[in-house]
Amino acid sequence: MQSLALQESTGKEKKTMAEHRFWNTQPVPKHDENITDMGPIEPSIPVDQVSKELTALPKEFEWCELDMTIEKDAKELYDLLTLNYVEDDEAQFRFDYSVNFLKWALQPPNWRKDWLVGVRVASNKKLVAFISAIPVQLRTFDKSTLMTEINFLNVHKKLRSKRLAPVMIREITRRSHIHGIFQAVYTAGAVLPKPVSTCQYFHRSLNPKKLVECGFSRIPQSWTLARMIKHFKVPEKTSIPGFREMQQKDVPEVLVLVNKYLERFDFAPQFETNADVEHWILPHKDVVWSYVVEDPTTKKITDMVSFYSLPSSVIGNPKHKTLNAAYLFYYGTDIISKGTEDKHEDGTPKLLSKRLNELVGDALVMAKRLGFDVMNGLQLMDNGLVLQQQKFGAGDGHLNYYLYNWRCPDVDDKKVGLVML
Ligand SMILES: CCCCCCCCCCCCCC(=O)SCCNC(=O)CCNC(=O)[C@H](O)C(C)(C)COP(=O)(O)OP(=O)(O)OC[C@H]1O[C@@H](n2cnc3c(N)ncnc32)[C@H](O)[C@@H]1OP(=O)(O)O
Repeated sequence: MQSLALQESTGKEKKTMAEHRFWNTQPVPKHDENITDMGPIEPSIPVDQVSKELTALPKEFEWCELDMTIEKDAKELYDLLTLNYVEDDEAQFRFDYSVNFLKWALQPPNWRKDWLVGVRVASNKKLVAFISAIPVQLRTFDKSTLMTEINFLNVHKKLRSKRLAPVMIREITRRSHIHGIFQAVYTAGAVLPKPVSTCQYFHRSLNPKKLVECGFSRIPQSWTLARMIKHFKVPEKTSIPGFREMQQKDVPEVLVLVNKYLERFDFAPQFETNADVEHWILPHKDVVWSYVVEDPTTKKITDMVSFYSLPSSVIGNPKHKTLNAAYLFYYGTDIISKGTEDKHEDGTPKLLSKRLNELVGDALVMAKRLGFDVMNGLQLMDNGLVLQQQKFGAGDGHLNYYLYNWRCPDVDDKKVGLVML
């Protein structure tokens, strides 16, 4: 299957360190470094010594901040990204984050307007580049650090390869330092020095006919489309008793459930307050969908599963304009408290595997009902326990996870618990 391999697949040749004119100068590990300890690469500087000067831009451009509470700003960012953001290697698909999605992604608790940084053409004020930061409390192994999560780096297609990206990165670094944050986390399809983990994309077809017509999937050899449709059919109804949409009243229980679940991983965010869960997990219309299992007897919330909507524009297809993709997001189950020691011969924990398959199976039922064409997921968290059984197929994309100014041993993909948008 095709996939939106963020910008490049990891199979591409990587540059040598000397060829990384910019990354060579930054506090990140070298490609060949084997890291066994954890901590900052360079020391923090006193906040009052951080430069107050904007990073220098070529004179035809100027810095701006985007205020996502203002419709005009949100729409301008949408317009930049929808035409210029991440495409797959063959330029068949391009991410098409909706305005509401961008508002959600960029305004979590403690968001800052000065971390939503744009570049405009000085003469006509056209928005031509963007980079964002939001705060995240990230645990790597046993250390938890307040970092910035960097995303949505984009330079207009006409301004590529002019070394604007390093300027954007320097400026967002300065703006992070100003607020006393000296570490960051980011993901990219591009191979940069040096991934802390790499996760493969997987895709679960929900609308095989459309995926084939879009060139996203192919009919397997010796199969017919009819056979493919039958193969990917999902049940009409969910299977778990007590499975229902998450509501406001569930927030405190979901906070405990999801944090407990994330303890299983070596690279995971910590949801600190109810407000975090209310923002990231409680359903937001047309953006994120979340379901809980309420035990019919005890009324306790025992499980949670969520996915978000990230459509892609289908480029130059006569029949379809948009591919409606859902992405598997956070989940959690209290089954882990009942033990994960009882294992199948291949080592998969029986109870956990069974429960996650039920949960993701029910999420697929909901996604199909909502009109999604495909459910995408990464080989991270415990997704490996469900991908095969739920008929996900391996894609050709990979996503690399990176840390800035934080030495950290490599993290196995199954130990990654951070899902970035
Ligand atoms: C403490 C706080 C720290 C905060 C900062 C933490 C770091 C955050 C880092 C950012 C995390 C972003 C996370 C996301 O949003 S990942 C999504 C990135 N966006 C896209 O893929 C959208 C489509 N592409 C574009 O808009 C442009 O091609 C971009 C903007 C990506 C590069 O523009 P352009 O193509 O016109 O190139 P240039 O001439 O200006 O610059 C060339 C230099 O840029 C290095 N490059 C290329 N791609 C990336 C990339 N994805 N991350 C980091 N660096 C990248 C490249 O290796 C080279 O450096 P070096 O190899 O010579 O050394």
